[in-house]
Amino acid sequence: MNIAKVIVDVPASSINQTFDYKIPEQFQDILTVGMRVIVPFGPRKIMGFVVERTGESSFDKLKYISDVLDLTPVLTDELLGLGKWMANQTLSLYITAFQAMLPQVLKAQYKKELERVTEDPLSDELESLFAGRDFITYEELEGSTVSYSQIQKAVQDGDVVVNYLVKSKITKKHVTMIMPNREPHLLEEAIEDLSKNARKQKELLSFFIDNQQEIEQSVLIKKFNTTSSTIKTLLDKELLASTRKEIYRNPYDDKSFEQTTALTLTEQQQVTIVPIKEHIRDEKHDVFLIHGVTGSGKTEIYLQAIQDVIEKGQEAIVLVPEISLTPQMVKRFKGRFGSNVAVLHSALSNGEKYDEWRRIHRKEVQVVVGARSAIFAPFENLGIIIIDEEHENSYKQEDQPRYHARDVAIFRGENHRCPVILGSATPTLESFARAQKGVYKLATLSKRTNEKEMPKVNIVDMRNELHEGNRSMFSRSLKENIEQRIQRGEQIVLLLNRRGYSTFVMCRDCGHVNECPHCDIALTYHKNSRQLKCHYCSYEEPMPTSCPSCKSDLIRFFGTGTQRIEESLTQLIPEARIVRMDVDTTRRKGSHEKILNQFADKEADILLGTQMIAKGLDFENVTLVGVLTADSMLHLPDFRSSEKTFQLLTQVSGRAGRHDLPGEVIIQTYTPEHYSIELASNYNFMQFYKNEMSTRKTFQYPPYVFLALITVSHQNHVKVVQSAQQIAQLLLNNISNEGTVVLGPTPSPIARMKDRYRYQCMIKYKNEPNLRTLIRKIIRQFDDEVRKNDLLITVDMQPYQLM
Ligand SMILES: Nc1ncnc2c1ncn2[C@@H]1O[C@H](COP(=O)(O)OP(=O)(O)OP(=O)(O)O)[C@@H](O)[C@H]1O
Ligand SMILES: [Zn+2]
Ligand SMILES: [Zn+2]
Repeated sequence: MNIAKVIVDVPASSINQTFDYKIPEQFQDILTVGMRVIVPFGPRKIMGFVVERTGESSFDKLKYISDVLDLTPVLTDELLGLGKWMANQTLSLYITAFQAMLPQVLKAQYKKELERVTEDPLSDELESLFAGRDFITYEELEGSTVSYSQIQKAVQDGDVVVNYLVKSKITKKHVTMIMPNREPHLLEEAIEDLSKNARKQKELLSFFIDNQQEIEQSVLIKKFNTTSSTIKTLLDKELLASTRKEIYRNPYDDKSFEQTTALTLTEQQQVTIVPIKEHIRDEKHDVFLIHGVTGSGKTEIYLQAIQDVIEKGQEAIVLVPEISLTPQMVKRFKGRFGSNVAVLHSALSNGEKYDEWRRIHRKEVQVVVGARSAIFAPFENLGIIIIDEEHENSYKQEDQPRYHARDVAIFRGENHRCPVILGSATPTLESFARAQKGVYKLATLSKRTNEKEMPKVNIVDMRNELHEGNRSMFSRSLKENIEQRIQRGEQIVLLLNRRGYSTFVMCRDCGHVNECPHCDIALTYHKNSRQLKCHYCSYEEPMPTSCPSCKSDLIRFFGTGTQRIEESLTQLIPEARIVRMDVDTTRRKGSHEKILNQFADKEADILLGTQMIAKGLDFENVTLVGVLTADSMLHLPDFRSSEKTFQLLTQVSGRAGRHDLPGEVIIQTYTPEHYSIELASNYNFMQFYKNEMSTRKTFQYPPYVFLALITVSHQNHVKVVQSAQQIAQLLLNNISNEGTVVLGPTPSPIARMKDRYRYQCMIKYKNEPNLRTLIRKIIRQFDDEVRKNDLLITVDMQPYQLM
């Protein structure tokens, strides 16, 4: 078994296979599958993952592995399998899939060092290697007689650790701990022997007579207002001892979370949790969809299910959308499970992320709460996987590997034979349809835990406002209500739904939106050519100068930012204290929390923001939620635009009246009759589901069909068009099923990005078992173009962003 099969770090489809290397003598005992190695590849040395050890190779003249980067595997067998599956599913490279599962620090270039972390004697060889030092470079090990397996054993025993030095910044933090080195009565004797002047020394020794535990040196110095040289004196006398201890950069102060205990579940919660607990107990996989209105206590169900998992000695992954990973959410998990929880999200520094990852890797925690990539947590004994707000788009990665965390969760749930829980007040059509068919198990929570009604929703027709001379972004009713709440000392959440704001064209008089006659999709305004285009079928028409429906000349695309809204709001209601939350105000680390704290402390009356504020927030004093423009998302060139609008309106409405004070919602819109707005205002998910499903059926969109999106881009327009046409033709010639449709090529909605022209082909299919193989084959034909001529082809087997 002296040959390793390695996936090397060369991101090219022609290299997407294992390469065989011989394992040098000194690595034979330590090298296992899932470790990273350095191997010669052509003239260079590059990184790779060992995916198999074997005794034979069909090649002769194998090269040797140059170095082994890990002493314990960074990818478990399960994750290696997952990586291969994911690469196949998403048509990405194995190396890309593997790297997506690891923290950034392990992908970067780094140097290594070995650190001695015990005072106990090591083996003679190790002692002479360290030669009295705490740190040695990895190169010294390589040049010594000490074998790798000796070091590996020392690492496993906890005597030595490997440190990765990223860009010369140490990735771990250490502190010196001081502890007594003698029995208390011997310390007493020592105090007697000290001279009168050694006051500090005496104080320190008496402290340790009462406290036998170790204490951080810096804390000790502060506590006794002493110096490290005083401590050193006692260390030299061997009355005290010291060790260096690694501490994790924990972004959260675990002790600051108030501990909570399980609440008595409501009847609906009880009915929901029973089968989940049974699955945990019986180690049985199934997917549960919890459809629960906002405030119905889904999170409490997660917490109590996790409790069972922890008691069984197993582990839990909880995914929450990035933007709702607010301190409020973290508090609920840390409050219940304390430091047994690791938190992973993008606002952490690379070092912090690495530390949290290592706490998982070393099984020092049983729960991870995190954004999308936390689904790859290297747990080996999973008891449950939970995806909160399962409808959120952020669970889909929009970069290779273009995976959806829901699919990964189900894959891992099957592997570990554990339940997967999807929760949402507004499930995706895909998930709800599966639940209707019995593929997922559906549970419904129709009531809030406090039995309070959902807040009443009033729809304001902005066309009327315009007709009556109000041209501002604020209806009279919204303005009056805001003023009234401010007077009462209550608070307001205002949502400016900004996404895709100026891409479609609308008549401000009648609300008319130009749509494609063949696709039931709003046309996209292309500024350069002043044309309206359908990006599904290439239909186009010139930008009209007057409304085709009512002849008004107030037809236009208009854009408004939160900053401008804030200004006009200040003019309109000068007494209002406003905090604004959008990408501009939350760029700095911690600013997100700061704004929310300000609002929670009632330093502001109004929280004005984009989509970011729609989810997860729970402020007891909020009694009014206003949506400035419910339509802005409705006409995006995306067949999911109605669904997204419904989801957003329902979520944001759920922020009002969550506690004692009753809540109210005002939705401003130019198209009050649109079913997604009307049904969201009645909280009528079922009717929305039915309407939307029938639209999807008529126009053949998911969940009735699957989609695949191929995008081609290049600086040269002609080249893009030609390549895209070739691809479309190859697809058409080779698809096996008559029902499969190839649309395009058409220009992408964003037709030119970073000086590159973009074209796309969309494939709609029900049953096309060889589609992935076919696409891979087609793309391989363009390998040369891609490598030499900078052609870019991306494939998304489950597109959510159609831009
Ligand atoms: N069994 C219970 N008894 C009393 N209060 C409960 C119970 N379960 C949950 N709660 C409380 O009800 C409130 C809403 O619960 P929770 O936040 O879990 O709902 P949710 O469905 O996750 O809401 P959202 O989707 O809006 O985030 C919380 O303040 C929670 O502490
Ligand atoms: Zn009109
Ligand atoms: Zn069209």
